[in-house]
Amino acid sequence: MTSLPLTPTSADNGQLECHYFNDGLCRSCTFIETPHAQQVADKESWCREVLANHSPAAWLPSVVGADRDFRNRAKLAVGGSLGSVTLGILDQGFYGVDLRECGIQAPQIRAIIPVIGQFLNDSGLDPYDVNARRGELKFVHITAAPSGDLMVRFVVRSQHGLDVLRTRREQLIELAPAATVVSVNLLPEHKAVLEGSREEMLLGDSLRMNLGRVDMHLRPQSFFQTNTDVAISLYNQIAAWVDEIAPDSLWDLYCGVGGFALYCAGATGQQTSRTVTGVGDGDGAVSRRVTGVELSDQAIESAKISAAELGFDSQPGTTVEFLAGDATEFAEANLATGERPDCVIVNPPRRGIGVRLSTALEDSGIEHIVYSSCNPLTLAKDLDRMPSYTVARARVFDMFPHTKHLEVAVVLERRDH
Ligand SMILES: C[S@@+](CC[C@H](N)C(=O)[O-])C[C@H]1O[C@@H](n2cnc3c(N)ncnc32)[C@H](O)[C@@H]1O
Repeated sequence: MTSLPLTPTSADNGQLECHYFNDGLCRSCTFIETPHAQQVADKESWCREVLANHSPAAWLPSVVGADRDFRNRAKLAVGGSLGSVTLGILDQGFYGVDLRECGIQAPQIRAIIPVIGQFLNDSGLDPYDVNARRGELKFVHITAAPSGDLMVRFVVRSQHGLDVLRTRREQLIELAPAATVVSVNLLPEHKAVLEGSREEMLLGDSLRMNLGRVDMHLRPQSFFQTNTDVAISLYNQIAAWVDEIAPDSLWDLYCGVGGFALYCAGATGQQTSRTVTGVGDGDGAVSRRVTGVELSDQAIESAKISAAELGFDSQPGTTVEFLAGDATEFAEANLATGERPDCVIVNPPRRGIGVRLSTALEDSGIEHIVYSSCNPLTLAKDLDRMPSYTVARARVFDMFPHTKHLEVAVVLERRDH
């Protein structure tokens, strides 16, 4: 196992005690009673088992971060009643359970929750009652940047909720100066989802996520890796592998706000100490043609801002470009015209890259693929469909402590390479 330096709360190596878990109020951290090192060992053996048919030539030691304070994003259900709102989850009967002291959240998130709770209590808006289908406040999503800045998003049921929160904007700014991005999301439907499609900004437009040598920008409704320290290590590892491969051209499919693409493009700037020892940190010297593709327009806009700040011209045809679109369609269309990069990074959602993209890559002749997956089961299926590649290296990243989930990254080499 490789431990991250500068993980302030991991020093005691003790188990994380959680009174919500012990009292049976929240069971999200299923494995919290298992020592963290054992959790990681168990995940790694499971992952090795799942990928056994693809026998990676080398398994690198798992990358492990802190066992507490590591989550940069909280999606809190609003429950209770006006004057005594709860912020946490809903129980099986859809009643609110307050989890404001949850130990896996970033300290900045824990610190702001009571302030947001009081703000909502004073707002006159009722928490949404799932059983009665009545009320206004559904969720509060909070994201913490390493700098301490926060993005706070209120998910409400109707225009009324939006109007009330808008009139109370100044009060919020005063109460929570760290909240540099504030928005209201409208979710009118009685559906078990976390947000709707309409987002109204009340303050700022994107949260600067200063991750190591790259500043990324996060807007509402964009994906971001939830464990900042482990994400930095993942980006550095992928960049180190890509530097070894030394491709002139690279695709980053499912690029989100551009983390892999920007790290691999030879980004300039200072390396910070928030990275894992032994995982390459790049020296900013390389220059290669990088194309990031992502479905979310918002994420692509953010990636373009970061690229511009890093001095890359993000216009098509230059060193780093970001395109909004479907990854599979992009790959199929380009490969059909003979456009073939030297290396492809894929980092799909849990469903994996699927039949079409894995088949297109199998038939492509591309020499290297770097696949970062949050679901070894779909990774294994995708690998089954790409028999022309061998797994040269594999590494587990403990992105989601206390749960069964993990991130695993592999380097694939074409057999006739
Ligand atoms: C696991 S996230 C990876 C994001 C990014 N690599 C990062 O490190 O932040 C998967 C991303 O795939 C995007 N996505 C989902 N379906 C897609 C598709 N069909 N084509 C392109 N991107 C897609 C999601 O919006 C999400 O940003």
